Amino acid sequence: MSPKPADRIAKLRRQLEDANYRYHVLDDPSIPDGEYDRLLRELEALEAEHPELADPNSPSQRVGDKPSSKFAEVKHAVPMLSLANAFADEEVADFVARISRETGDDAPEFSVEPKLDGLAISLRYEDGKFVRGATRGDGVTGEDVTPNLRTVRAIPLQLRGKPPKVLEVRGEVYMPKAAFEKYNAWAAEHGAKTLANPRNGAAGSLRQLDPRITAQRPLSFYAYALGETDAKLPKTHTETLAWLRELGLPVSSLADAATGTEGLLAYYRRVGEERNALPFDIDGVVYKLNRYDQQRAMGFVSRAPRWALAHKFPAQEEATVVESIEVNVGRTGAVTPWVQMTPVHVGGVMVGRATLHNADQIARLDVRVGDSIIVRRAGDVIPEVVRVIEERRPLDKKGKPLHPPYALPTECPICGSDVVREEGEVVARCTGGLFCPAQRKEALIHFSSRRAMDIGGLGERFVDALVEFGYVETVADLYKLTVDDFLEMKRRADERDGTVPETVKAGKVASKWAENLIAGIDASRNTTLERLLYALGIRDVGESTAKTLARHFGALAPLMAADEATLTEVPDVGPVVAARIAHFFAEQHNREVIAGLRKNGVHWPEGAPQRAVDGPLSGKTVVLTGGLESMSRDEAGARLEALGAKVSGSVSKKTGIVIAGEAAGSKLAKAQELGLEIWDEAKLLDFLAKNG
Ligand SMILES: NC(=O)c1ccc[n+]([C@@H]2O[C@H](COP(=O)([O-])OP(=O)(O)OC[C@H]3O[C@@H](n4cnc5c(N)ncnc54)[C@H](O)[C@@H]3O)[C@@H](O)[C@H]2O)c1
Ligand SMILES: [Zn+2]
Repeated sequence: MSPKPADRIAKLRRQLEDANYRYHVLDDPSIPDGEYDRLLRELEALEAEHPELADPNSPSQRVGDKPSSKFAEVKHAVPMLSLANAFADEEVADFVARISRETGDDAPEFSVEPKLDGLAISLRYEDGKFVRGATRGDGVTGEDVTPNLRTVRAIPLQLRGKPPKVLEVRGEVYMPKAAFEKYNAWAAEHGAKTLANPRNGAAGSLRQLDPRITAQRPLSFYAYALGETDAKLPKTHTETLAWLRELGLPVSSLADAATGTEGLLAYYRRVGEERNALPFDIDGVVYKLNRYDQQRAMGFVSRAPRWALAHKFPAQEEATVVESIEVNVGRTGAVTPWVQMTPVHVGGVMVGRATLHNADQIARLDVRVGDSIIVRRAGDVIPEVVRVIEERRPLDKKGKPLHPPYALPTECPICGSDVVREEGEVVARCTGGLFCPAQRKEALIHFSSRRAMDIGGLGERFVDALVEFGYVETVADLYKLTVDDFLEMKRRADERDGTVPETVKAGKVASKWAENLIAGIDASRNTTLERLLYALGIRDVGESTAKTLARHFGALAPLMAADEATLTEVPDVGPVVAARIAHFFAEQHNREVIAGLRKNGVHWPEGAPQRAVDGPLSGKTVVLTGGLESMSRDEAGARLEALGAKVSGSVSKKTGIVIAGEAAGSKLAKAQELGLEIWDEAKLLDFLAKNG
């Protein structure tokens, strides 16, 4: 039975008040915004159904929370309100329809802006000078945080142009994503408390008693509204934003104008697509009726203007419960922990799994079975566990956690081999190599992928079945398969998965796909050494290293015989990679696989080692120094070598070209001294593009 409305309302009000306090006063929310928004909507709906239970002190009627007594109070001459919000397109259409009806304008124009996820503040300028800044507080009374705001570089201390006598500017202080990530990486390393999200980072940093702490956290600011002023105002909000820009205040370049529901929704979609690429967090867009006379006609309700609407994006963080903690074993044996959780709608889709990355991350988060967690999914990024909601950890009768801390398994769950974590490595690995079926499947998928052996049609499901039913143990076995093997394998896979097609039930055998697959496997026999090397899946041997190795050795036998020292002579191969390559070829079963491939007809042209390439840079020595933005130095080196250059580590009179990236130091200085030819990254890219 559902509770009585009065009880439910009371409970929701308590929960929301508590959440408000933690969010607005302590800057330490316990629940994700999505959950807060749902609770608030439920309360609003119940209150609308039961007007007799209305209360002016209800969280539905109020903005933010009382200012903290840590700071002096500031009374806002013009209150700082909240915004009505919408999630669905229909709510936007209703909003526009209401405005059209009440203003008589059937195509009302709006200022459309990003909804920055930070903290609202009010800046007061007198005769162009910044004199005071305050937080929103409860909308009527805010906190004086003037010294802290002075440390925010985006906030001008002196306005430009012709400022009025009094000007209050409202806007959002926010923490750029990069600054947030940098801070959290630092905090994790130094055992300090990490910030829950950039919004709380901004609020927590700004509301510090010691402005020196604020100064260390790179905050920024965008202006989006006016408070008290004696200036003669333009007729529209868009014009006001342009004027604020002229006065030297930062206004988001995403701000625009749009007309009618269609225009608003188009803006919502456009900004939504850009959301993840923006350097700051936004949680939606804001529509504001553009003409001030129309705004006045629409007026206000208790906590928000009726002429504005916040159209929210799907929440990127949600709360859910850990059902179990599992591990995945990847192609190289990497053991990656992840949680199976009660599925939850986040970032616009339902997700049931989230990654825990590695053992360090588990230790840091202390995630346990049964825990309530916050998961985050931004864009196409794999959902991840952000933190545990500790208050909700299940306890036993004695008040102790019901479940112990989680530890990674010491044995591979797939093959039973030892799981080890190499000295200095973050990742733990199964040592089962090609014996581990998990690695076998991944090895097969990688081997047959387009840039490796390019066997079309051999998707994950077939690889799975081939391994599961024992048709192949290593990649060499692929070349022994027949059409009949494939047909039988598919029949078994269909039976196992309950996906037997009607045609097959009717006794028909479709064999064309199997013939095509065999033809694909057949064609892949004729390959190149670099493809083969890449396809073998040696750790850290990507396409570019495979290519360099192939060129440097010309043939497989000398490469297999090379020791670590010889391998380090190869451009682009450092000691770690050299050790991995040597180790791979020293392993007996890997040699057997290669022999098996050869025996089954896989072949490639071999030739003399190509150590100096003929190309536009032949005979030139090139030195790379400093950091490049678009590629690693190794990669740049490999590409230059492919054009004939000899890449060297030191600058001398004989050096042909010095390529100087970001923060290039003594080598650049020496090159300048010697009067050598010096390229920057742009020039390099241009050259590679013309000759690549
Ligand atoms: N997780 C929690 O426990 C918890 C608790 C309380 C509130 N919240 C979250 O806080 C929000 C509610 O707080 P709210 O009352 O500040 O409402 P709001 O954040 O939804 O909307 C109002 C605010 O939007 C901001 N804003 C950003 N860009 C703007 C623009 N271009 N023009 C105007 N305003 C702009 C301003 O700071 C303004 O105060 C919700 O998102 C809610 O989920 C979460
Ligand atoms: Zn294993």
